Formats: sequence, structure tokens, C-alpha cells
Amino acid sequence: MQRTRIKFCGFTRQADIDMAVALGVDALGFVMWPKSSRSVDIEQLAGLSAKVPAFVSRVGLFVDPSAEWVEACLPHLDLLQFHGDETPEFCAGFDRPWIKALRMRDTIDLAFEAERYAQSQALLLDAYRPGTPGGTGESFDWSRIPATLAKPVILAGGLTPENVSQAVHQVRPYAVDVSGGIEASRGCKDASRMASFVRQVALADAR
Ligand SMILES: O=C(O)c1ccccc1N[C@@H]1O[C@H](COP(=O)(O)O)[C@@H](O)[C@H]1O
Repeated sequence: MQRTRIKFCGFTRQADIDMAVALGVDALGFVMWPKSSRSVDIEQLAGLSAKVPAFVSRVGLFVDPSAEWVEACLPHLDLLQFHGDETPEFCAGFDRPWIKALRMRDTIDLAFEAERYAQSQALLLDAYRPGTPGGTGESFDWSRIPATLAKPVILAGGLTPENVSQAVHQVRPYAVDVSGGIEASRGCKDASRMASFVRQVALADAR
């Protein structure tokens, strides 16, 4: 049996981070894509990430960034998450481990993508909505995920305390990633939904 890792994404407030850490969440995501209403600037990133304790990963989320922007954020991050059309060469060009987010459009060939992004630590699978790079709050048909893939799967897209137990039971991903499903409003987390999400993942793991 393997414990399903949990990443909560889109933090903008210290109190929400404190709660996530207390709940035992494995990774905290900071949206470094300025067009998102959940984004933080580099001063906020520095302040928030400095208080994250040991053994909790600080993940920076990027959408087709410049190399200079990633480099500027790097001192405050443990892992990079790329959500745009970044090439494998670009993703691998920084001194950090990284994961590649893939949106589940009808034509996607996951075996091919797993080979293409072989240097990634994992593939994050998200719902596809044309013109939006992610964070839509929408889920996709989990049965489209092959039972075996060359890279660990991080399941994302429309996960909530209400559906995550079924998602974990069905997909058995390496990790789950959630943003909107644990929010009270855009960028502000809901403490009871965070706690409920963590509980539901643990229950699914024990099933
Ligand atoms: O959250 C954002 O604003 C965002 C913007 C651009 C790309 C990805 C974004 N979020 C990530 O999308 C998935 C799914 O989010 P949700 O749970 O459906 O709201 C997740 O990895 C977020 O971190």
C-alpha cells in the first residue's frame, strides 16, 4: 500500500499555509503566472515560502515563463510545475526537479508524452478547456488514464472533498493536486474543506 501524496495549490495567505502544514499536506503550490487571480508576486512568494517548514515541498507553478522569471523565483522553490507549452529542454534547464502538467484533450497520447517528458519527476493530468492553461475546477474522465504509464501520475482537475475518495480509489495516482475545490473564494482556502480533503484521501488509501 502506498500513501497518496497531496499537493494543495494557489496559496496567497499565511494562515492557509499554516493549516495545510498542520494537516500534513506534502506540497504547497504558488502560482507564479501573473495572469491568474491566484498569483503571488515575488515578494509574497519569498515571504510565504520562507515560513514553510522542512519536509514540505514548495512548488512554483508557471505557464510559458521566461527563463529569467523562473530563475528569479528559484531561491524560494523546491520544485517547478510547468503548465504551458514548455519543451522538455526548457523544463530541464533549471537547477530544480520539475513536473509537467498535461491537459487531457481528446487527441493526447499519454505514452508519447511520458517518453517526451522522461526527465520529469511526474506528469500532472488536468482537464482540458480551450484557451485556459489550468485551474478550471473541471474534472475529466479518469478512465482515460492508462493503468500503466512510464511516469508517476499526479491527478488534478476539479478534485473536491466530495469526489477525491472515488478518484483515488479508481486511479490510484501517485499524488492528487487541488486548488479550487478547497477554496472559500479565489486564492483563499477554506479550512474545513482542506481538512475534509485530507481525510477523504486517507480514507481512500485505507479502503
Ligand atoms: O490555479 C490557477 O490559477 C492555475 C492557472 C494556470 C494553470 C494552472 C492553474 N492551477 C492548477 O490547475 C490544476 C487544477 O486546478 P483545480 O483544482 O481544478 O482548481 C491544479 O494543478 C492547479 O494547481
